[in-house]
Formats: sequence, structure tokens, C-alpha cells
Amino acid sequence: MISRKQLIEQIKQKKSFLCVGLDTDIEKIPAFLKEYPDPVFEFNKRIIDATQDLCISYKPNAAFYEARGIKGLQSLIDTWKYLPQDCLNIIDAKRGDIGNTSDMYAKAFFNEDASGMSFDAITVSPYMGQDTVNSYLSYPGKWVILLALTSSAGSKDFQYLETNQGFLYETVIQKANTWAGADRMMFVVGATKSTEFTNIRKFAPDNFLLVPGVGAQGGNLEEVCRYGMTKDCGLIVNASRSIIYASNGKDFAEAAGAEALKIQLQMENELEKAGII
Ligand SMILES: O=c1ccn([C@@H]2O[C@H](COP(=O)(O)O)[C@@H](O)[C@H]2O)c(=O)[nH]1
Repeated sequence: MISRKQLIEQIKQKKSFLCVGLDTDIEKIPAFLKEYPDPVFEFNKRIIDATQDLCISYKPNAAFYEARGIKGLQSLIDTWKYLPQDCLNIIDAKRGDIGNTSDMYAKAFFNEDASGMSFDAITVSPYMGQDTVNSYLSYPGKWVILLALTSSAGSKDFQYLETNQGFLYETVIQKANTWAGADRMMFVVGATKSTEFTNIRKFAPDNFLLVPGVGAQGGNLEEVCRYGMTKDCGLIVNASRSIIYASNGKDFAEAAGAEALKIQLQMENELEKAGII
């Protein structure tokens, strides 16, 4: 469990607001790891060892684990157990369903006694409304990270539709902020949408934003910070492929560490510019 206060402290202490995405594809990891009983866990473990001083968050994407059935679930459980407890550990699951089904999703990812895992935060789709989000909020101290303006090209299909209260994504943010405070609710905003951050801050002045899309998707970290950073930082910027697949050789963990360090140094610079550290 990590509170807003602890998150802000971690950012200042580590001079970083980096989230390392564990989108671990068994087809893409170095061949020599296949000798280990669980190559995916071994890969994640070494990535975590190489990056934990440089980031404040980890985000396994559930799809990469669920796609491998029982073995994948075991890799996810073992990875969760290995994640540093001072980091905000996010399961990127993008769930959303009626209440009793959401209760089961929440149990799967938040209730260690039931499933063997208890992440600090989960990504959730807002499409089905408040009753479908309450299940996650009923776990004290856990975070909901609601999809608002995604990094995908298809974000234009629905998220920019006009509603009585502006674009649909603006309505999502305004409504969801009546469901929980900025100590429990975050929003996903893609780094590829950096020019929208000024607008988003009108509706989400205090919320942390989970920002995927730097690295492999080409988002610009400096612009994200210019338009999206708050006095507490307010940003958790994710990079997955650019870090974890920085090398496909024996040096993959070292290369991941070097890539994470590059981003952390940029972040340190941005935090200094903003007078946060
Ligand atoms: O709008 C969104 C929401 C989630 N994602 C997820 O973030 C990572 C990005 O990975 P990269 O390799 O750094 O591109 C991945 O898990 C996506 O599912 C997103 O990209 N955009």
C-alpha cells in the first residue's frame, strides 16, 4: 500500500517519476533465460534489480501474463511478490464490468489471501460507470487509475466526442473526481497527447496522471512535464519496451538499467526546473 504522501516522498527521494512497464513477452526475452524454470519471472527479477533505484513504480500489463495461462499467472504472482514495497505497483488490467463481476476483478488483483497478489493500483475502464468502479475503491488505500485520454490513435473515436460538459474524456475526469479524491483516483493520459495536458489540469489539478507513451510510442517527456507537472509532480511516466528490451543479449538487465538511468536523469532535470527538488 502506498499513500499519496509516500508517493510524493518517493519522487523527491529518488528524483524520479518513472514507472517501468513489465510487458514481458516470452517470445522477446533473451534465449539464454529459457533454461530457467520460469524465464519470465527470471527476466522480471533481473529488470527489477537493475531499475529499482531509478523508478518509483512498476506496471506489469496483465495481458502478457494472462496470454500464457496458468504459467503466466504464476509468473505474475511471483513478480508481484518480488516488487519493491516502497514502489507504487500497478496492475495494468483495464477492467470494467457490472458490480459483482468487478468485485471478482478486485479480488483477483487486490486480495492476496484469495489470489496471491495485492497490487497498489489497477487501471480501469470508465465506460460502464460508477457502480463498476466502486468495487476497486472499496479496498481501503488502493488506487483506481481510470482511462481518460489514451495514447492510442483510436482515442479520437470516442474520447473526443462532444458531451454537455465538453469532450467525453473531460466528462470522465470531472465525474470520476466526484467518486473519490486525488488520494485514490488517478487518470491515464497518453504522452502522445502532451498538448492536452494544460486542459486536463483544469479538471484534474491535483490528480496524479499515469502517462504511457514515451519511448516506443514517441511521446515527448519534456512536453509532458511542461504542460502536466504540478507542484507535487503529479506525473507517473511509464516506459515499457524501450527499457525492458533495450538489449536482447546477456547484458539485457544492464542495458535496461542504462535506459532507465537516461530517463531518470531527464526527470531529475525537470524536477529541478520546477523547484520540486
Ligand atoms: O493509453 C494507454 C494506456 C495504456 N498503455 C499501456 O502502457 C504501456 C506502454 O508500453 P510502451 O512499450 O512503453 O509503449 C503498455 O502496457 C500499454 O498497454 C498505453 O500504451 N497507452
